Amino acid sequence: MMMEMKNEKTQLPDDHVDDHVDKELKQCFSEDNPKSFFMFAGAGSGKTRSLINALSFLDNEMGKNLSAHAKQIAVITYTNAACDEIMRRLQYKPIFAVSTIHSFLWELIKSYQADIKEWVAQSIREDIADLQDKQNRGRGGNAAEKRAEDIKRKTERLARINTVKKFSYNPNGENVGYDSLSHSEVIKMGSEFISEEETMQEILVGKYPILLIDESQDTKKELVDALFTVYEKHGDSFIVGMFGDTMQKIYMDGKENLSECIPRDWVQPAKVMNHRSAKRIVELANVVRSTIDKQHQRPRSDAETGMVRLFIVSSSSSKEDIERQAAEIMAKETGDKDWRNESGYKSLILEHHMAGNRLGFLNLYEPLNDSGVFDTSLRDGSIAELSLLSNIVSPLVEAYQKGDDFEVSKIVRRHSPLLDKKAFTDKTDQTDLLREAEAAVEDMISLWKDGTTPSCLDILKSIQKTKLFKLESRARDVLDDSAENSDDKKVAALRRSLKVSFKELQRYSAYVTDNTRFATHQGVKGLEFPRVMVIMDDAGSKGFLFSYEKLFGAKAKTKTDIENELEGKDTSIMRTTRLFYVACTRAQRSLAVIAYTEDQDAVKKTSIANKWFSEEEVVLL
Ligand SMILES: Nc1ncnc2c1ncn2[C@@H]1O[C@H](COP(=O)(O)OP(=O)(O)OP(=O)(O)O)[C@@H](O)[C@H]1O
Repeated sequence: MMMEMKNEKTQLPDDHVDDHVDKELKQCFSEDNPKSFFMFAGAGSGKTRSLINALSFLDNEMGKNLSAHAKQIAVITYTNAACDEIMRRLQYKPIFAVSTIHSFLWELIKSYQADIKEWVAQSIREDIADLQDKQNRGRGGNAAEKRAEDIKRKTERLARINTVKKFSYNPNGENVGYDSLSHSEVIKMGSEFISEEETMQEILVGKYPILLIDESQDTKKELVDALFTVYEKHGDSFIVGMFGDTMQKIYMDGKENLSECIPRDWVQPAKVMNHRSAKRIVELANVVRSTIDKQHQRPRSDAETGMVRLFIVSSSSSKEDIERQAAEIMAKETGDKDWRNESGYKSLILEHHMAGNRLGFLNLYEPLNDSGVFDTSLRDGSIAELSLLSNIVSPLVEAYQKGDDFEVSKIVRRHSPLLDKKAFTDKTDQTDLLREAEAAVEDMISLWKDGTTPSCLDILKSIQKTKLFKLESRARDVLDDSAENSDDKKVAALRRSLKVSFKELQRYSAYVTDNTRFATHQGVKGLEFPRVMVIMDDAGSKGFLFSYEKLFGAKAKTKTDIENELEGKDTSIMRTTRLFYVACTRAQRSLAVIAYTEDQDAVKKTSIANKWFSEEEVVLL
């Protein structure tokens, strides 16, 4: 999936080598002989382009007819950004329902509140029974304490479920409160309704006779299985089209061995070109891939030669210096001075806290991350208290400091309850209201006196006192002096985190809104950049799912790895190979790989023996 447009090259025969794939896809939509399909192809092969082509074709051929019958073509994308990009390229035509899996499932089920209630209650009961069973059999200690806590929390939620009139759910943010559903509940419930309820299947097929999925190697397995079930029953009136690349499966919740589960009668066209990357990068991608499957791509004949370098560095080195040094070497050797420019290249790290370290927001990030209770909201910056500070307070302070009164007033009018419609209707004297809002802004701004920067907690306290912005009940709990010892783990973690200077919050916010040079290996899926620096740093990461040290021979395989390998299961080395493939194939022109390692010699030996890099391409720093 391509999100950053690059200049289209002049037309060449290479542009059309894979055109037959688009033709085969179009034939799948024939009314007499509809077929489902699985279009899996390597990085940069133009899958997104094929998806858009297929959709434009459908609009031309069937758009009017589908609209007349109130039907739509559904497209499920992996991220909101991908969703926006596809909608934009399809000119926002209402015939398409483009959404993420979460929004898609929620839209489908949200009006069945009674079923939702029954499902949630049943699921909590099962969880409690399961925990109770483990409690009875298990030993004491931390695990038992945690289970007891979980049982208590779930029992409380169960008791309140009956009183819920309407469950709510926000696919793009945090879902706080007992009447809201979690992301995983919506996925599980939605998929179950589809695979088990005949009526839900009829609704799905009736509304969306064609459903296309982008990045389907990472689409939640529950939904993929549910769609196979629907296909079995309704294959003559329901077309499923899957786009993706098994080599780019990097999340654990996608369906394993997806390609082996595809029904035999699905069309499976293959592509050979890589239109994105320079020749040397395509060559690297091909050898990396060869350990997993036999797909081999061809670079464009007009592609640049390109350049790759592997910098092998001891884990104890100063990372900032090393990365600057590597970028300088890249600039010299490629003659491309954008390697000297902070925003000229993208640095791919394995985990967000590594960006926290490099950009300076670790004190804010760590308490939240270590608590283990925030999911994607921490990654995308949608935790309510943080987004208030970054999306509203930060621009307000900036505008004030610049003396931009117009912008200050615009932000306050848009977001402050002091000036909302209700305030104006309740109070007749508008000057009073404006004065009150102005005083509230001054109270907050006074925290920046004498060149100091306040802590995030101080800012929230000022907001609480003046009511300048609306604070959710959780924010009020966070501001309570005993919050650090709260039973609510989110409250305790937020209290610890928000003690930091507001500057850390601003750096975190720049990172999550993609305004820095850093991104994670996982987060850049579908994107492309001219210059890429892939940073491999196991010692600096906390996860155990990936191990570059094992992939590059600096660390031995574990017993579990060997067992998994023998049983034909996915291993951490295979997972890391795929992640490495995804990260390297984002580069269009030049690629710097930095390996922080405990064993520089082993990394060098392995990378040369594997034919990933040549002797001349390896630099020991
Ligand atoms: N037939 C073609 N002719 C010329 N350029 C193409 C063609 N197909 C794709 N491209 C270009 O190649 C790049 C990669 O395409 P795209 O992002 O669609 O690939 P993808 O298969 O979705 O990649 P990935 O799986 O790595 O995300 C884009 O810049 C796109 O404009």
